[in-house]
Amino acid sequence: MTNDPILVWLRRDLRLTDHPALTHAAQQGPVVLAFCHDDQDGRALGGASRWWLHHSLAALGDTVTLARGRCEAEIPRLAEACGARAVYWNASADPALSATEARVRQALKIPTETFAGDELFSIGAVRTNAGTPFQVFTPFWRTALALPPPPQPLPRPAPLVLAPCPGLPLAALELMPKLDWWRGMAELWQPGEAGAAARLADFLDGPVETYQRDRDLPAKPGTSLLSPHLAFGEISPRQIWHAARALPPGDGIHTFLKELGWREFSRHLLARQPDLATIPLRPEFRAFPWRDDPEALRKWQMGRTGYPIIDAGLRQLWQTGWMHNRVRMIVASFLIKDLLIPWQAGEAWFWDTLVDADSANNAASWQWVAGSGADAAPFFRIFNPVTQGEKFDPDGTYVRTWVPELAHLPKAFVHQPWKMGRAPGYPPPMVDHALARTRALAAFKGLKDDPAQHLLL
Ligand SMILES: Cc1cc2nc3c(=O)[nH]c(=O)nc-3n(C[C@H](O)[C@H](O)[C@H](O)COP(=O)(O)OP(=O)(O)OC[C@H]3O[C@@H](n4cnc5c(N)ncnc54)[C@H](O)[C@@H]3O)c2cc1C
Repeated sequence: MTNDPILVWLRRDLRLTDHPALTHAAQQGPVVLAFCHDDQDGRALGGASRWWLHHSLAALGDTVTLARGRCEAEIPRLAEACGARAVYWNASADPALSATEARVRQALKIPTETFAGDELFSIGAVRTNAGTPFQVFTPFWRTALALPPPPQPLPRPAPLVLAPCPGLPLAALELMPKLDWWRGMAELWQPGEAGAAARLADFLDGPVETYQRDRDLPAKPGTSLLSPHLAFGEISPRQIWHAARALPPGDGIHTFLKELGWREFSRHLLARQPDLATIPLRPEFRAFPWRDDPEALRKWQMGRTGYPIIDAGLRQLWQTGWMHNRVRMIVASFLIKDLLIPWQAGEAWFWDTLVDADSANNAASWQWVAGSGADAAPFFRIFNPVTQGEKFDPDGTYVRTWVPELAHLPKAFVHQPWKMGRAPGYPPPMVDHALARTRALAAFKGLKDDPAQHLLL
């Protein structure tokens, strides 16, 4: 038995509870917990994610030793500096992160061990009878639910003996934006494991009961708001799963767990298709007649399209780093189908501005809305921004919250202010939805003649 520590390399799993690599290391003696900030470790983080990461690392405080630079240089350097005898980590589902992990393993001269802990069902375990990956969510989830249930979460290791290791101060990672556009985010979020646990407890204490009914209403606090905590691994899906399953069963819990299933599905897709954020899974979409229109893209990004539900969503995103799922679908459909701007441009904007930016969920969801992805049903659906607003924000509360220029409008006009004449300070619609819809359908029809119909999975 040696007293040399094991270095536990934190990835997108910034937590101490239900952390298999940490638990196994702590059972054997002292541990050094290390995090390396490397812009080339997978896709470089967007601005909102960098803000989140800064605060998530701050929440870990002195527990974690920080480094900055290429992981394959920094992790071996730290391991040597602290006299580590092995390096453990939880393996990432994202192939871009796994590639870094392979390089680190190769650079290390001491043993390494990896663990699984960030999915409910291990990647590759959910397969068709023919052993192939699923391309459609419903059978994927049905098959997953027939597997042995996800293991119970591991408790936080006790005792946890941390060995000293020299690292950088948090400020040296330079994650915080230079301008203070993050104030709205700071009001809404508490990054870190404690914030994640509090969100889960709040959600399971009330909103989950009506989740089935309220999850589509953006003005209501009807969803869990766990997504950024999951994106940074401050809470594991297994913790959420078992906490929810411990409650009396109901529609709310059933639907909520199914949403976690979509997270799993996206991760399984990304593991199969590392280029999910850029390459359409349906090859015929490569020939789609996209428009190059930077000015229209800018109006959309700034929430100045003239369609209230769209502008409300994009402003909610800008101010809080988060957008309600229903509205994400509506704004994505508008960019892709009304403006004919490539879905990759929207994906990139979300990547930069979402605190929950997630390489699997973001790419898979954008492809789903575009109709170019897996399970793209209903195929090439075009959302009407007015009727969607009227249906899911019936009294206009959501629009009034995020678009103050429309706060005084009566309910009958809040989703179509142009019918009242112009609302001061608010733009007219940038496109006529009916015309845009016809144009999009014509563009889509042109694709259908293409014989290549198989998914790139
Ligand atoms: C265009 C578009 C882009 C998106 N980009 C992201 C992204 O970058 N990161 C991200 O986490 N989610 C993304 N989503 C999925 C979804 O909008 C968010 O997960 C959800 O709004 C987060 O809020 P919540 O935690 O309150 O969700 P809840 O409704 O409470 O759901 C619980 C958890 O289930 C998962 N989940 C819920 N819906 C989905 C879904 N449709 N696909 C995959 N997982 C889901 C999330 O991890 C979420 O935290 C995107 C959706 C669309 C339409």
